[in-house]
Amino acid sequence: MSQQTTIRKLAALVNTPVDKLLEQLAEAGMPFSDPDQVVTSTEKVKLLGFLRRTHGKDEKSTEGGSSPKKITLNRSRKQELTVGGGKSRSTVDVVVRKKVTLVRPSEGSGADAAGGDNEREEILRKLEESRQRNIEEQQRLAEADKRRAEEAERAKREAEEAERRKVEEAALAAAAPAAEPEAAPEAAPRKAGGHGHPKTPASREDDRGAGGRHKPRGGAPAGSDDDSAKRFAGQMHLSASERARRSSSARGKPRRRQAEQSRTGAGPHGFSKPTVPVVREVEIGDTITVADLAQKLALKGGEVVKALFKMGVMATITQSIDHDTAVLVTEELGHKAVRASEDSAEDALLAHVEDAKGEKLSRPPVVTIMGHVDHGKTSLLDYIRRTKVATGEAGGITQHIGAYHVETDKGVISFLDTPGHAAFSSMRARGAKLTDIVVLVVAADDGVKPQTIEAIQHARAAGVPLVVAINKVDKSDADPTRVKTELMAQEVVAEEFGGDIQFVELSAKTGQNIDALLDAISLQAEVLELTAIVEGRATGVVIESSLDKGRGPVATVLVQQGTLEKGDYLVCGVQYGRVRALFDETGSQVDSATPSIPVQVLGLSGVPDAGDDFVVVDDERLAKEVAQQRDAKRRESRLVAQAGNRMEDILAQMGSGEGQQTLNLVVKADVQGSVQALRDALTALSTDDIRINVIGGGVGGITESDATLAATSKATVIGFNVRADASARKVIETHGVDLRYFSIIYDVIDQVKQVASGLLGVEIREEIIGTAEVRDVFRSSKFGAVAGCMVVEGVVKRHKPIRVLRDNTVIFEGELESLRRFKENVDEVRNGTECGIGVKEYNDIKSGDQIECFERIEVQRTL
Ligand SMILES: Nc1nc2c(ncn2[C@@H]2O[C@H](COP(=O)(O)OP(=O)(O)OP(=O)(O)O)[C@@H](O)[C@H]2O)c(=O)[nH]1
Repeated sequence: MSQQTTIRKLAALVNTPVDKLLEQLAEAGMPFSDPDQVVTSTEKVKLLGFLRRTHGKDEKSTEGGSSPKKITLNRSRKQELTVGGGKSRSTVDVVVRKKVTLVRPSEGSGADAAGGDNEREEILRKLEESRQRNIEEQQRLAEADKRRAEEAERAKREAEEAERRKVEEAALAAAAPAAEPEAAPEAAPRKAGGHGHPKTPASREDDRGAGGRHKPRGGAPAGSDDDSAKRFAGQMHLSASERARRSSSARGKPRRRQAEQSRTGAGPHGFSKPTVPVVREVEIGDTITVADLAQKLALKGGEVVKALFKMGVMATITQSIDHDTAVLVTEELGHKAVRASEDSAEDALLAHVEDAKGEKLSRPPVVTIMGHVDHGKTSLLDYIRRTKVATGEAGGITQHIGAYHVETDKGVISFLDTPGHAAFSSMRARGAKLTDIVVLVVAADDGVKPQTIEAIQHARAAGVPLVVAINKVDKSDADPTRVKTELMAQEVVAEEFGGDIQFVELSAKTGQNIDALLDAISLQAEVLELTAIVEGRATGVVIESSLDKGRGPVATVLVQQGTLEKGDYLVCGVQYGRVRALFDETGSQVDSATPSIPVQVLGLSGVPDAGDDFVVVDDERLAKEVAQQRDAKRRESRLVAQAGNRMEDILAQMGSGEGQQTLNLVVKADVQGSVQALRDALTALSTDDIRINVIGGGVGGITESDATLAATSKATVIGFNVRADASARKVIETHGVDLRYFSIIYDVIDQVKQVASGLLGVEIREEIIGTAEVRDVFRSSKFGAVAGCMVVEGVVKRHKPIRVLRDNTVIFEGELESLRRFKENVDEVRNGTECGIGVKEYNDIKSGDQIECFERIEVQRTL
């Protein structure tokens, strides 16, 4: 790679044997011993001067330093060129001869040049010759490269063509085994046309031999447009005449082609070394794992890791890197990066969904019940379900599937069956998106409470109208008017007070006025004029999901548009599948579900998340593609996020001494909705001091794998309505894993707060327990300065630390040496009492100073 001229190179350039050049250099006063030593330009000029002188042509001032004449020597540079990709990647040394710039002697240089400096002329001539030789050599090499590339290309085309022809012939043979070859010139190509006709072992054998052994049949269809179009499929750049030419040459001169192939060695299976580096164009999305990028670049993962490392990015093969880093490293590796046409499958899906056009018909309202704890949400939902859901089959019991629908005289109403609670705010916020109407339950005996207000805010934010249910009116201390007044303060104004909100006074216990509530909901729905397209492919949202031991993944979905039918293919979040069966809330099988009707779906590839959209698509392929693409994306973002967390941890620890502590949790629950709600609520408890990190979890019982995860990461396991199995219990016992069972969300939050408080440890706080004012100062031979003080606040105690303040500024911190009252040593002196205070190792105390006595106490930190 050296760009410097060695003696050997110089000798080659000036066409002089190395020995002779060494000799000449020695004579010129530059003794070199090694032909690989570097000759500097000054030395070259010196040599030139010497040569001239020895030939009687003295050169003035060459060695004087003003050097009016310059000679630029030709330089050759060796470069490493990386060719090929993947395993065939290799490095080739290429000698690049740099363009020679000969600086001719200027006109003004006069006599010397004009004097016919033969020697110099000779050197220049030789240099020129050498340059010419180099140029020619380079041209020759370039031409050879070009020829090789063309031959490789031609061989490739011919091999493809031969293969195609083989398939055609195989098809021909299959179609007309008894016929003469000439008898089916039309039929054969059509049969073979592009459908991946299965190859017989014989045809495969033929394919292998296509490079040299294959001879086209004389009777093969010639000249037909159809045929030529197929054979040159994918070669759109060829003109009709080119196709004809190639077509005839392909058939007419098989022998020459054979000969040519064997000569170049570039048959379909011959190796032709790429002559230029392959620049790959890779599509990169928001994130990509190092492994995926390496695969796209046809490189080994390690090479990409190395390149990243050189750029200062530490990443392992499995780690994800962001778009910008990926682009940089791709370019660094000599390839081209393009923005991935994100969500190509997703786009196809969108186009698919947008297709749905049809008549909009009126649809039932979807209702969510919200309200403060214990105000009767569950009781109300239960009462309506119990009394209004048509049980279908005799003896059928209603199931909790996350939603149900009731049929009233005024129409159908669907209820989302998610109990409302602060911890469910994430679900509720999502619920509100699905929801057309919110029924706000307020207990008549309790009135408006914080979560009542929160529910109002949620409904407002989602632009969903309210119907207020004043519950528990059966109770003696019920006061509906108070509720109405309190709600007015929240701008929820009843019709009777001039507002537009319907209020129903009811009892979820006795069922009083429940019908009136259903009427009010129907009326509100009428006002909203809710419509949806009923015909066509269904779309909607997942309300609830779980993994059923016998039935596999089960998702309750709410259809929003179209009709969901048994046998439909659907994408559901990152899952996909074909609807194997549909069940309603009574557990009966149904064939379809129309807008606003909740239904349980069986047949998905996995458990989707509550809140995921679902879309029915035409075919399984698209469903699978979209689901997989989404899954990959989700995984990648998760990996990036995880990497970020690790960094944050490190940074936090570096920055703030002890650093932010982490409480790891594994959260398992019976339904996906609870997992999500818990995850959100618990993570939200994080503060600057502690990070609540839900490291794992999901739907179902606590397994051995959950327990092991918890053990290795010192996590607390939260089991919400689920229990640990025997093997998990064993791991939990062995490793002393902290396992806690819950059935009320609120308790989980409370306990996690406690656990976190424990983890936060204690904080040392200072508490001032008393202050004394210095009135006078006495000198004692035993104690030094003793301050005559009056305790003005609290109590001053011996053995406690003190501070001396002057003008409210601390001037000394130390200990009490003596505390006396009337020459008596005392342990403490209270407010309003005089005393003498001796401060250890401090004698500068003055009248007017303050002595502050304090103690250090340990306080349990809380969130
Ligand atoms: N007397 C009377 N009691 C009721 C009525 N509705 C509910 N309750 C009682 O109130 C208590 C709480 O009712 P829930 O339905 O569990 O209340 P919730 O709002 O769902 O409570 P969380 O699920 O904890 O948020 C229960 O003991 C019910 O029996 C009612 O109309 N009258």
